[in-house]
Amino acid sequence: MQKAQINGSALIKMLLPKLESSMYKGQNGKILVIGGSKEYTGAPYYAGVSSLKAGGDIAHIICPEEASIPIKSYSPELIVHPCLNDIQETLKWMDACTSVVIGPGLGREEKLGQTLNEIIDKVQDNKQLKLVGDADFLWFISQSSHKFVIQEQIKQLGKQVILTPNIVEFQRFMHHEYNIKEYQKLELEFFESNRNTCGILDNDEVINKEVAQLSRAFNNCIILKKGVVDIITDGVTSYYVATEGSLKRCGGQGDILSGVLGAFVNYSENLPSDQFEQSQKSLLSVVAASHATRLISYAGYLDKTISLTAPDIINNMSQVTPVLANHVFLSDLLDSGVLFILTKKSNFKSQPSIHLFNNVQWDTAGQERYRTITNAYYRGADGIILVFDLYKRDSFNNLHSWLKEVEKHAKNDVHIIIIGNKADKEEPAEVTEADMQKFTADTGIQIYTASAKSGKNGLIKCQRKLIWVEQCWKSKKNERKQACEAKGEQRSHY
Ligand SMILES: NC(=O)C1=CN([C@@H]2O[C@H](COP(=O)(O)OP(=O)(O)OC[C@H]3O[C@@H](n4cnc5c(N)ncnc54)[C@H](O)[C@@H]3O)[C@@H](O)[C@H]2O)[C@@H](O)CC1
Ligand SMILES: Nc1ncnc2c1ncn2[C@@H]1O[C@H](COP(=O)(O)OP(=O)(O)OP(=O)(O)O)[C@@H](O)[C@H]1O
Repeated sequence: MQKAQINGSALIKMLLPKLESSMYKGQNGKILVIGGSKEYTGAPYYAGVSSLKAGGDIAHIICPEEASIPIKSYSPELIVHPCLNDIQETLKWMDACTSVVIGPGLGREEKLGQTLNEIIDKVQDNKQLKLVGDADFLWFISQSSHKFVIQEQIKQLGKQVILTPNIVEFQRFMHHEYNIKEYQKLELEFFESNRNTCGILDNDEVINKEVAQLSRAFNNCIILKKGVVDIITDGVTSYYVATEGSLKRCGGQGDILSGVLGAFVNYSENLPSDQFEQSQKSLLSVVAASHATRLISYAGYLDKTISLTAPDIINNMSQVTPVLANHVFLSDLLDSGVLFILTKKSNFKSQPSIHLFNNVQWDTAGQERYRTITNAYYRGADGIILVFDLYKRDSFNNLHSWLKEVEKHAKNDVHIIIIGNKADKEEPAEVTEADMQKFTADTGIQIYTASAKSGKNGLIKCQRKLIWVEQCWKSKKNERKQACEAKGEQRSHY
């Protein structure tokens, strides 16, 4: 059955901080990741770097001595403290941070139980601090000899805590026989009926019932149960996120999510109070993190398919996260949905933020490679921007092939803008005004020229670019309408 939906991308837009010149380092979050062990050094690294790429300003890692050198060597961005065995030092760094992610790669050594007790106590002292608990931290809560003490501590913290179990970790909290296969079948059915949406979930919905119960058992702490569908609940209100994610289930995707969460929980107060109840803000920042992570993973998957690894997703984030914000901005102009932008690889190098769709190529016969990839994008698109190079005749000729694809796969009412790039160059272009006029006469579609490099016609600065696109969009629509009316054609959409 279809559920009441929310616009996940609009949520991200409201949540992400608006950057201003007056900002200082740390204002958008100082995230502390506690994790890592001799075996697992990747997990805390993935979480820390993801928190930065999701907008956080500073990421600290607290790990044991033996994990610190590898983690430091992965990235100079992370401030690594090899002090997990020194609780006073650990607590000191907690004071310096705005959120804590605990568990990635932590390991399960019994002696860590005591350390965890002290860390959680410290969170209790600072009501502003959010604790994101993942991986081995969940094991300590559900399986270790310290579990009863830790469970009581979690209850004290209530909504300050966000736990992110995958299905195996979730099942460890159950006191009865739990059939993972059966549960996943139900989740898949739900996913099929609600694919690519986020929305509100009943507390007694079969896939949610026990998740909401677990949250209530922990005094309404927030639970994000990861899976085919992500379920986010505080035991009172529940949401689902059925955004398409990566089909390649490579290790580290949970660590990435916990890092994104570590950043996003700091933004919850950015949600406007006239639209959101205070009690919902934390929960919705978790919904946004889940939606964002799945979108980012999906973009990575489209790029790498079976070869996808966690670093591919992380590396993609700096292209996709700003695009998410732009998506939303543009989708406001389009009323709803996500805007997908199609562009040729080389044309928009200086515009990574608008460069989501970057690996489509046409061979010399005008045949599109990676057809299945593009089809997935077309289906979700409310708007499509086609970019060609004014100095490459072939790229202009290919517009007809693009348009055929758009006609075949995209929605009937999709908006289209065509941009001739590199308008900053002085020398005569290969594609002339006359060529473009003829194209417009044939297709009814106006071509705009601009430059991603120089910013000519406002294409370089994000905000100006978007305003520029908005103007084109509006005029474009009018022109299509006029062209149709001139030919005596009537359409429901233009
Ligand atoms: N490069 C790294 O350093 C990485 C370290 N990691 C760390 O590795 C440690 C152990 O994590 P594990 O996730 O292996 O923990 P577990 O020991 O809880 O293992 C879970 C097992 O369940 C299986 N499983 C997961 N989803 C399933 C499903 N839907 N149906 C059936 N089986 C399923 C997995 O294949 C895995 O073997 C954690 O500390 C974690 O943070 C991971 O995060 C992956 C990357
Ligand atoms: N079947 C699926 N389809 C799409 N996305 C999924 C699927 N399962 C999980 N995800 C997404 O992948 C991310 C990580 O979830 P996953 O279950 O892989 O975590 P994990 O097992 O804890 O990961 P890790 O390998 O880091 O320990 C979440 O954002 C989740 O929404």
